[in-house]
Order: sequence, then structure tokens, then C-alpha cells
Amino acid sequence: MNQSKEQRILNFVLQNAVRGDPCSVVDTIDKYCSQKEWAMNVGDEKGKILDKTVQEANPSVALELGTYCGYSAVRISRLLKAGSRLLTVEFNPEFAAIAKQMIEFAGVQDKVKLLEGPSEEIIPQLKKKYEVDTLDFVFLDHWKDRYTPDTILLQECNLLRKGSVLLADNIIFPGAPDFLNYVRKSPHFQCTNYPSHLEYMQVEDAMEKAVFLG
Ligand SMILES: CCNc1ncnc2c1ncn2[C@@H]1O[C@H](/C=C/CNC(=O)c2cc(-c3ccc(F)cc3)cc(O)c2O)[C@@H](O)[C@H]1O
Ligand SMILES: [Mg+2]
Repeated sequence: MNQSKEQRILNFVLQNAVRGDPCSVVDTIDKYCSQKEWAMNVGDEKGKILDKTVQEANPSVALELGTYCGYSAVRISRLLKAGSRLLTVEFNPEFAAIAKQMIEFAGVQDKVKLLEGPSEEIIPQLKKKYEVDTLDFVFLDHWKDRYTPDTILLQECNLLRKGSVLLADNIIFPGAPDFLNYVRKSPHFQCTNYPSHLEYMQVEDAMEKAVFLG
């Protein structure tokens, strides 16, 4: 049976990137998805905003919702200091299997824990099952209509602390209007908008940073 696009992306990385070099994995995925097949990785332009936000937060414990092929998991984990970790959540078993191989090829498996399942089930398990106290950084890049319920769930599970940084992809395209409304209206978040472009395209997009105020 013919391969999925995600399998083709992984194969291109396995054949063209440098094993153990996360930057080469990120660059190789960007090369494939800009020249051969578009895919919903955060990409290099928004990826630079992600990099800066991660470096500023310098998280000990980070969470990603929506692993997909592992592009942003590799991108984030390459910036984490020794002893820090990224927990990334993916409920599609095929994508999880691809991402696992991508993470291992990049050599960041010691910093990244891929949690297979839906975020609404995983988030309430983070404290007890995954020994999380609070989250320093959260990257939201899963279904856009789930950003708000999961942000509320993170608060209900006491996983945010004063200064926890949330960064959301696709604020303009495909858009996350209820999330934008929620965080910008909430007295518990200080928001910053970062205009950019949709990955591999000239379409407008943006990222939103929401810092939890406690
Ligand atoms: C049910 C909610 N909980 C979830 N828990 C765990 N994993 C989840 C969850 N939702 C979705 N996922 C996974 O996250 C990923 C989904 C991401 C959704 N992203 C988009 O739809 C998206 C879409 C576009 C886009 C842009 C322009 C287009 F013309 C078409 C698509 C661009 C992006 O940057 C995007 O992030 C998948 O791997 C999916 O299996
Ligand atoms: Mg996205």
C-alpha cells in the first residue's frame, strides 16, 4: 500500500539529514516541505519566533500539544539546557510512530518524551504519572478548537505557575479565534502577538504568546 506523506518526509530525513544533528533534521524537513510536499510543520519563519520564545523562557519542563512528525519537538528540544525535558502529546498512532523515529534520528530522545493519547486525557495525568510540578513552557499546535479547552484544563490541573509561557501557532491561519478572545480577555494572561507567515507559503499567519500571571 502506498506511503503516507508523513512517511515520505521521514524517509527523506533518514536519507538526507545527519544522524544526531537536530538542526540538519529541521532544515531537511523544511527543504522537503518547501520544495516537494507542503506539510503543517511550524516551519522556519515561525520556527525562529518559537526559538526565541523558548530561549527566553529557558524551560526546565516544556509541553507540546500536537507532535505531528516531530519537527517542533526536535526544534524545541535542541535548545533545552541539560536536565530539561519536553513532553510532547500526539494521539494519532501513525504520526506518533513517525515522530518517535524523527526524534531518535535527531538524537534528542533523552530530552523528549512522546506521550501517545489525546491531550484532554494526558494533561490530567502530568502531575502524578509524569512527575510534573508546573510547566515552564507550552507550545499549542494541535486542533485549533482545542487550544482554549486545553488552556483551561492546564489551569484546572494547577500546571501553570506565575510566568508560565504559552505559545500558540496559527492564530490567523487556520485561525484560533476563541483562544485569542479567551487569553486576551482574561486577567490571568499577558499577551503578545507575533505576525508571521504560514509555513512554506506567503499567506499571513501569526503566533500569540500568553504569559500566565497567576
Ligand atoms: C483532540 C485534541 N487533542 C489532541 N491530542 C493529541 N494530539 C492531537 C490532538 N488534536 C490534534 N492532535 C494532533 O496534532 C496534530 C494536528 C495539528 C492541527 N494543525 C493544523 O490543523 C494546522 C493546519 C494548517 C493549515 C494551514 C493552511 C491550510 F491550507 C491547511 C492547513 C497549518 C498549521 O500550522 C497547523 O498546525 C496532528 O498530528 C493530530 O493528530
Ligand atoms: Mg501549526
